[in-house]
Amino acid sequence: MARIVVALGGNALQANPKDISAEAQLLTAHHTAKAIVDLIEDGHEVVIAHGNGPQVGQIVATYEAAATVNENNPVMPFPECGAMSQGYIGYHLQQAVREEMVRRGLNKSIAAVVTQVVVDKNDPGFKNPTKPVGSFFTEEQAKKLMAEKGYVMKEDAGRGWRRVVASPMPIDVVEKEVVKTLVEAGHVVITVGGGGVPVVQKEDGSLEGVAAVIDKDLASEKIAEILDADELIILTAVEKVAINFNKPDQKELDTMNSKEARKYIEEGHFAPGSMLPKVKAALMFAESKEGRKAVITSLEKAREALKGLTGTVITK
Ligand SMILES: Nc1ncnc2c1ncn2[C@@H]1O[C@H](COP(=O)(O)OP(=O)(O)O)[C@@H](O)[C@H]1O
Ligand SMILES: NC(=O)OP(=O)(O)O
Repeated sequence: MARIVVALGGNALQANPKDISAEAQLLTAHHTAKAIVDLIEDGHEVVIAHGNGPQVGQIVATYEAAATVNENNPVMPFPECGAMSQGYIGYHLQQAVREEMVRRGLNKSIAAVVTQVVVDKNDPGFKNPTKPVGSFFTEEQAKKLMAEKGYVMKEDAGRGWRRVVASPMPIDVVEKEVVKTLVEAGHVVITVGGGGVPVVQKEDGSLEGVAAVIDKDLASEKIAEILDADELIILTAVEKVAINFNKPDQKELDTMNSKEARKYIEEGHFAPGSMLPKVKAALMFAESKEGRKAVITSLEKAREALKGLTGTVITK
């Protein structure tokens, strides 16, 4: 039995990026729940983290649209939208995982914890927005939005243009003791959803939400360290990490030690904003303590990967 933090990629919540309805997300969550409950059934202690890029963008845009209809509808600040995305996604995962556990006769409880993650107000990420949120636009639409709304928008890996926001590094998890207590009591916990709601600590010790979206792979790494997890498993749309990705000489990797990972990062094998943060998070976790390892694989292969049969294993 191992303690595992599972970071869920975008495809675990929205199978078809063109259908971002709640109904489609819940259906996908039920599919995802099967892979998660496989791990619980195998006896592992499972902590679930997930992204929120499309959802938080959708929530922000909805409030912006509402404000144009009636001036009494205030535009909702970004951290509040992040917290709403945790509730929305957490609710779907909670329902789907619970149902799957009941179906398999597993007597366990699950809860999503609204989680705040501390960031540095001077993080360089605030000066250089990189995190894509919300839907995709054409270049023409993006230019119009940039001019009209002052958004920063960038082309996202050949898929279209998206709004980008600051993505500071996670420093600490505010609700860590609550999460630890729940995990140690045997409950399944959903935490650091969307990387956590980013907050800065003020001089008087109070917390203040900031307009940013933390990378969920890096936040998952942080909570995995805090919980002294044995393994960090990062689930995405590919079974293995590759070098020369999408090129004729693409090579899928079974393993990567920290020296190799650093070399591949320097050589530019991992796309920023997609595979790069995953490899960085995996590397950080593997190096954080002797014996810890990280695995990057697909949702469908999670169970096999934990048995060492597939995925890319990152070790010190
Ligand atoms: N070197 C690489 N090896 C494998 N996949 C890569 C690589 N570089 C970029 N990718 C792409 O990155 C994707 C994962 O990033 P993304 O979809 O942004 O993450 P998430 O699953 O967290 O939403 C993979 O599905 C793959 O298409
Ligand atoms: N917060 C975050 O990393 O979200 P995505 O995985 O959806 O980009």
